Amino acid sequence: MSLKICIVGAKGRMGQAIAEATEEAGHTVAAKVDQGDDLRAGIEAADAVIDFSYHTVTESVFRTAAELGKPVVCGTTGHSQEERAKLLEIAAQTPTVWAGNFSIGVNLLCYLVEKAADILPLDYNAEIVEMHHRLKKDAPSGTALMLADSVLEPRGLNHDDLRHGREGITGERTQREVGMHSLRGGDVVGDHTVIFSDVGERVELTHKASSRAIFARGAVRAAAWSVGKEPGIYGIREVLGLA
Ligand SMILES: NC(=O)C1=CN([C@@H]2O[C@H](COP(=O)(O)OP(=O)(O)OC[C@H]3O[C@@H](n4cnc5c(N)ncnc54)[C@H](OP(=O)(O)O)[C@@H]3O)[C@@H](O)[C@H]2O)C=CC1
Ligand SMILES: O=C(O)C1=N[C@H](C(=O)O)C[C@H](O)C1
Repeated sequence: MSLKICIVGAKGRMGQAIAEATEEAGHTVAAKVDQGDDLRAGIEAADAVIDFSYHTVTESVFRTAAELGKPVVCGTTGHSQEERAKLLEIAAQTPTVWAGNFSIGVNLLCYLVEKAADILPLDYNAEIVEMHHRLKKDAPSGTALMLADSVLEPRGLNHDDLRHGREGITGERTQREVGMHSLRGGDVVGDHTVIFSDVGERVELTHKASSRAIFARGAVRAAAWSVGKEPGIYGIREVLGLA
């Protein structure tokens, strides 16, 4: 089925990649929304909306889509815990696919990290390292936070156990803490590594993205999947039939 898609953040790096992926999949870009454009008119003209813009924009996208009964795919990252809690309530009112990373490879990585975190005891200390281009506005990346959940949940840990960088007299590393480290520079599309280190050996699981097309294709596939679904919040695993 050919869909009409509204892209929010259309002039951005991802917005442009999504326009290409939309045409490639045989769908049509019905509206391109950027700062100062009419969001409601854009969403009204489409069967589904794909938002890759900025964290402060997500609330109005979710509210407008819910009011108009249109499905949403959201790839925007950088929301605070407070923003996220509020957004989850609004997102549940319409079919919403929300993920910090729409690539198949990263979602496989999350699965593998969950298994490793479960199999390896806490002696295998987990640290997460991500690197992105110098224009990225948020840290840690949304993907790093997905990977953090993949470590925390099987180990019975929570977000209070995340340790964002280290500086000064830090004391010895505790068993529970999960280190989060963000590198920025150049044109890196997105690298993520989860390291499990014990005395004598370490296991490293890595994904490297070299093209934004992988995220864009995943988002367009999620948009096609979302049309006609019951209101609710879905992840990429549901889209891929893995949940
Ligand atoms: N989930 C995933 O798979 C992926 C997620 N991302 C995330 O997607 C988001 C966008 O990334 P990227 O494309 O690189 O960033 P860019 O900065 O290139 O693009 C963001 C776009 O959003 C626009 N924008 C800002 N405010 C508004 C507004 N009020 N209404 C409509 N548009 C607005 C910006 O316009 P202006 O420049 O005028 O401010 C810009 O064109 C980030 O949060 C990033 O982390 C990125 C890749 C993959
Ligand atoms: O801003 C980016 O570029 C990316 N953002 C997403 C994130 O925050 O994880 C996904 C990808 O790594 C690229």
